[in-house]
Amino acid sequence: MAGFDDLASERSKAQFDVEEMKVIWAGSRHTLEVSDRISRLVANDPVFRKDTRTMLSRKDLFKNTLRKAAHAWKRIIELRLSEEEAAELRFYVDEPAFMDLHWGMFIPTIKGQGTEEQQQKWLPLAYKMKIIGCYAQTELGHGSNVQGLETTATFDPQTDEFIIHSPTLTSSKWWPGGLGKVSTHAVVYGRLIIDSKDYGVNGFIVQLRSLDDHLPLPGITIGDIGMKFGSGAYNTMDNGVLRFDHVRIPRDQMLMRVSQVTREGKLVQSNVPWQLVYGTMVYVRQKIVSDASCALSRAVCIATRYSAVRRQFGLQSNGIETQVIDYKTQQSRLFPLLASAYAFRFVGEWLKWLYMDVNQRLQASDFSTLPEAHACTAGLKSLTTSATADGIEECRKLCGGHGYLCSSGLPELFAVYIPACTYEGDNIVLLLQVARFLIKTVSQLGSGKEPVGTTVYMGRVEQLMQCHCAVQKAEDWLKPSVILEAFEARSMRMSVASAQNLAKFDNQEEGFLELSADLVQAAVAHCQLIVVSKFIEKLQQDIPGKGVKGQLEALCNIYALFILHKHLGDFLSTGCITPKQASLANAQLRSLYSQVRPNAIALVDAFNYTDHYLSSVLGRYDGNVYPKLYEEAWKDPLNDSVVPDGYQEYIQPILKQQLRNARL
Ligand SMILES: CCCCCCCCCCCCC/C=C/C(=O)SCCNC(=O)CCNC(=O)[C@H](O)C(C)(C)COP(=O)(O)OP(=O)(O)OC[C@H]1O[C@@H](n2cnc3c(N)ncnc32)[C@H](O)[C@@H]1OP(=O)(O)O
Ligand SMILES: Cc1cc2nc3c(=O)[nH]c(=O)nc-3n(C[C@H](O)[C@H](O)[C@H](O)COP(=O)(O)OP(=O)(O)OC[C@H]3O[C@@H](n4cnc5c(N)ncnc54)[C@H](O)[C@@H]3O)c2cc1C
Repeated sequence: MAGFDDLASERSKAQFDVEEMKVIWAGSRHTLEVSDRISRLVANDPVFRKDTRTMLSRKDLFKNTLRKAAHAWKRIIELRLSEEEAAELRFYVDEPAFMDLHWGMFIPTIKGQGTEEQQQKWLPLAYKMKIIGCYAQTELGHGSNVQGLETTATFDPQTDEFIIHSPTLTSSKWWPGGLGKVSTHAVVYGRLIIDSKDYGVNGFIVQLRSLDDHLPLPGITIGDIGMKFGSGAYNTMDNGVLRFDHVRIPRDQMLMRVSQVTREGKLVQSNVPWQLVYGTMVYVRQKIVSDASCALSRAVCIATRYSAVRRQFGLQSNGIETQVIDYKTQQSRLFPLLASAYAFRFVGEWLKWLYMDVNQRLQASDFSTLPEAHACTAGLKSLTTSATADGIEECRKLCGGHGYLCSSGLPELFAVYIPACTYEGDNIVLLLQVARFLIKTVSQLGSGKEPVGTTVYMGRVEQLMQCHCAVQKAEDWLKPSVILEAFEARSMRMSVASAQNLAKFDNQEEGFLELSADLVQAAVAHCQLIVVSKFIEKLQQDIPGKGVKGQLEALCNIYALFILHKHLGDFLSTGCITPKQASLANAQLRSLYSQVRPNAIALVDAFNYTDHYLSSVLGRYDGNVYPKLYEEAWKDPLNDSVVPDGYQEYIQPILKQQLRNARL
């Protein structure tokens, strides 16, 4: 039968050890074992079913999410799951919910910005879920501009309290997930005011709802901000609005790792940089980069399997049509996304290491790598989420008409994913942060301060401004050193050109605004270089398993040459490569697609996704697409009755009217 046979035959063609590739994708044998076990546990639990999600009303959808979250928590306790296993379980439940913010932002904020004492007081309550917290930073009038927040936290020396207040409509907290209906507590960001003096934005732990009856505490107005894009999707989350009317909290509920307010109302700064107040965002941006590879690989898995099952045109001698995956156009759209999923996986792994490293240094009062960590998390968050959002939509198109059906899993995946381009920092705003970092790095060249970390290549500025690409034949593009040099030269030249243009302005801030579109492009070039170089570094590690390394090399080259092809204007206009070399890169890319083609299904099998996680009829492991699509259609509530509700009121009168007109 079509589908079954197609995927079985594809799997038999694989030229590498899929089980070993699963280990590489997971990160380690241990992680693979955990994720495999937990994903099956979730898939086999009827409470975690997802198939009716797009058909539920908002209220039913939300209640069902609460049910799942409670059940997940019960299972975590019953099975005594470790922190790692519990996080995997929440991941595979695959439904945005207040738990994400509680574990993903509220707890990390207390850990990162609270003193030892504050951590000892609040963390046990949060870990046991005796309180549920969210992260209330954004306001109706201010999201990107954190320093523009209007909420005030005024110290009252009489009572040793802060008075939290929303002075204007635009100061209403707006967007925090988990706030609308669930959280009992929040970390609220507001302006610290002591003795009428404004000391800027700080975090405060504020109780919002009673722990007895869940009613808002006096002075607090709270609710959900309403339906969001798509059906199902992010509507399982209670993004909320919150207003304070002179709400009092004890002084020790200001998070005081960065600065402390004494009983006398004196502000004392610690020796840590004030930017640690932004620390949770760095943590979550890093996490978002890792998650981008999950969302993209999921869409790619669906589109790849379906492309092997779907046949159109080109009758072969045996009377069957051509698998659409064999069309070069399909390959040239699909395989770069497959390669990007792997690329984002590895850069995510590296970023996790960078984040851990920066944290260890912070514990030892070494703050030197913080700017680099900020630039990398901001830039890579922007790059990977934009590419993933676009990639999911491309996968929908790659699945033709059926991709538009909710049962393909792609519309909901797209709807749930796209806010990642906005939350945790709008992607353009974040690239502008990277651009500032690059301009600063360029301006310090020659000052004796050597660039470090991901900007170390900028130390070779003279060589990179002059070098000529050595490619003479298509295969030369397979050399990592050739690819790296082209990407480094492009990024270097774009940053230097931006810095030179900026230097022409008397007022640097005005210049920065004027040149911001170019600066963003320079930031993108730098971030793409990071992704390419981390993929190449990954390949330098010991990679066991028959054929595994070869496949990864092909994917790495596809990623790099695809980006080169997409941004050809940059590479040509900066003189990094010639038009002839560009056309050789294109020829090499075509040849790489042919190399990956027989392995495509095995490469997506290596993600080890259950059908439950994919939640897609088109992406089923067994390829049994058509019977299941047919079956799925009949489950739609519209098909509960043969004659629809409303027939007598609305259809019949029209038909009768037509009949009369026809007689006239
Ligand atoms: C689905 C299941 C997954 C589960 C996974 C768990 C994850 C959790 C779930 C995810 C759900 C998402 C929920 C979403 C939450 C949110 O969106 S929370 C709100 C996020 N908000 C933002 O991101 C706001 C973006 N804006 C900013 O970050 C800042 O305003 C700014 C743009 C960086 C500007 O800052 P500002 O202080 O005004 O000015 P600058 O001059 O630019 O910066 C001053 C110096 O500080 C440095 N810096 C800036 N940010 C940081 C940082 N984060 N860390 C370290 N350093 C930083 C900057 O480089 C400047 O340095 P110098 O040049 O050296 O002075
Ligand atoms: C689903 C979702 C969940 C969220 N969850 C939370 C949460 O839990 N807690 C929380 O506190 N917040 C949360 N947020 C808010 C989120 O962090 C902000 O929406 C985000 O930081 C973007 O800010 P903004 O909405 O103010 O966008 P704006 O800054 O108003 O952006 C509008 C446009 O202006 C452009 N722009 C803005 N500034 C500049 C500039 N300097 N230069 C050039 N262009 C610029 C942007 O690129 C964008 O095109 C959430 C948002 C969403 C969508």
